[in-house]
Amino acid sequence: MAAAARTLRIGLIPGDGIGREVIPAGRRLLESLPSSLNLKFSFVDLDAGFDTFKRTGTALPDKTVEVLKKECDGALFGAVSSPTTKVAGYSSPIVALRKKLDLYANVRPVKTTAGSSGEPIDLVIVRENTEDLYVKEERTHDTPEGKVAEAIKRISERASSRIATMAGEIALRRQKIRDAAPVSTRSKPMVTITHKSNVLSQTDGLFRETARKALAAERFASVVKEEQIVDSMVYKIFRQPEYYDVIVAPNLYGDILSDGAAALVGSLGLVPSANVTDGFAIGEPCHGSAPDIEGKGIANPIATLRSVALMLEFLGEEAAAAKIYTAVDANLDEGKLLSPDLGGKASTEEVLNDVLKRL
Ligand SMILES: NC(=O)c1ccc[n+]([C@@H]2O[C@H](COP(=O)([O-])OP(=O)(O)OC[C@H]3O[C@@H](n4cnc5c(N)ncnc54)[C@H](O)[C@@H]3O)[C@@H](O)[C@H]2O)c1
Ligand SMILES: O=C(O)CC[C@H](C(=O)O)[C@@H](O)C(=O)O
Repeated sequence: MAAAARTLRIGLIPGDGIGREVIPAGRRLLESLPSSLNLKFSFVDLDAGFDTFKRTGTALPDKTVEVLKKECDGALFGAVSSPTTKVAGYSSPIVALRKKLDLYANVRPVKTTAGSSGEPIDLVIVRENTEDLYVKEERTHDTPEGKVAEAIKRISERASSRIATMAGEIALRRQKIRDAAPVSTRSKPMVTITHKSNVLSQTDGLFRETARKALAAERFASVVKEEQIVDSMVYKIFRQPEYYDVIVAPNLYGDILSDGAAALVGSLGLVPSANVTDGFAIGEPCHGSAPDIEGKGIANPIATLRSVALMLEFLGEEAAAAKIYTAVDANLDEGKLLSPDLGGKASTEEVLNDVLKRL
């Protein structure tokens, strides 16, 4: 008798701007996976974002959090249009969600395809996702010389240790995959701890020391450990991106490094992420709501399609993830149906259909 299909319930949170154009593409991808994978999906539409805030007075309704916690196996998040000037009562829903669900790791692979020219890039940024300056404890006070604003940068042993452990585990998993390939591109896994403890000796110092200790565990004996100050890492990541394997970073450096690394592979529209905690993951493209192209139907859906794959990987569905990666890479390597950010003319829909055809 055939094994019963696994059914996964997926929360869909499009958010604002092009989030509303790429999340439906993610849903169609899940609905189009071959039946041989023995996977079924049910979906629940959930609200969050600036439009939700304007409509309801809250950017992250309690219902969204409750449904994710109680009903869902995983979720997809598009993007939100967080204003750059303070709006009373608004707070970034994705930042809040990461904390409320304790999605402590933000995993961001940046990779070229086999058909790309130049040295292959295959690195992953493992970004701490709950603290650092993202605790958002800011205040402003008046002084005789004018206003002064300050923010707390919180780094804890607990968060630094678990993110470094996650980075070590990802490094081991990646090496296992490389070793199984016909030609392995790297003989040993490597984790680079990034920090600025030359200046911030207490906060980034604690991150570096704690990450170092976590990676000293016996099970990471085969992992090469390195440390690098974040500014020189930016330089080296632009000069020699092929050098890196896994980078573990405090929250803000990880955010900035991942957008920078996206430039190396051609577009923000290509880079996925997964917000991860034990047994649960939210796939989220690294890009934002892209107001400059919103509503034009030309957003590149590939970051979202890869985020679907990454979510599935963290939910234990590696075979489904592999199918998606292969189909996306084939679309990119053929290069006939590319969206405008990659120099093509294809719409979101055309890119999606081309990927679906290749599944
Ligand atoms: N996870 C999130 O919700 C998230 C992430 C980043 C930014 N934001 C928010 O997004 C808003 C806009 O921010 P921004 O303009 O600085 O960054 P952005 O990532 O939205 O856009 C930067 C540039 O990349 C392009 N781009 C991004 N995604 C693309 C895609 N899929 N296809 C083609 N081109 C793409 C845009 O057109 C733009 O030129 C802000 O309000 C910010 O707060 C949200
Ligand atoms: O604009 C927002 O509400 C959040 C942006 C968000 C972040 O983590 O800072 C985004 O830059 C990201 O990389 O997920």
